[in-house]
Amino acid sequence: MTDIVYYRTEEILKNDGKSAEKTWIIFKNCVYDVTDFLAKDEHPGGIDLILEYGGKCATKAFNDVGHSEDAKNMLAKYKIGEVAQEDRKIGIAKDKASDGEVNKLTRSCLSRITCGFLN
Ligand code: HEM
Repeated sequence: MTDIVYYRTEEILKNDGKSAEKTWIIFKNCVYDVTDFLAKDEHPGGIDLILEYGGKCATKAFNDVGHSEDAKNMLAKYKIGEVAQEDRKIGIAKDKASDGEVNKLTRSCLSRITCGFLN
C-alpha cells in the first residue's frame, strides 16, 4: 500500500496555475494536480472555471455544478495526496463542504482511499 502524501497549505497555494506551472485543487480535503487535465482542454465548463480554484478548495464549486459520477472518476485520477491534518480548518484549505470528511471514523478503508467518491 502506498503511503498518503500530506501537503501543507503554503505549498498547495503556490500551485495555482498562474504563478506556477502546476495547477492543484482541493476537493474534500484531497489534493489533485489537474495540470494535465487542463492541458487536454476537455473540460465542458472551460479551463478558466477550474483555474479560478487553482491552489484552493473547489469542493463547493464542484458539488454545486452537480458533476456526474464520470466527472468524479475523472478527477480521482489526478489525486496526489491530502491536505495536512493541521491545515484542514484554516485558510485556503478550509473546507466547510467536507469538514473532516476524509477521516470520518465510520468510513471504510476503501472510501478513505477514494476520498468518499464511492459513497
Ligand atoms: C478538475 C476537476 C474537474 C473535472 C474532472 C470536471 C469534469 C467535468 C465534466 C466531465 C463535465 C461534463 C458534465 C458531467 O459529466 O458532470 C463538467 C461540466 C462542468 N463543470 Fe467541471 N470538472 C472539474 C472541475 C470543475 C470546477 C472546479 C468547476 C467550477 C465551477 C466546474 C464547472 C463545470 C461546469 C459549469 C460544467 C457544465 C458545463 C456545461 O454544461 O456547459 N468544473 N465538468
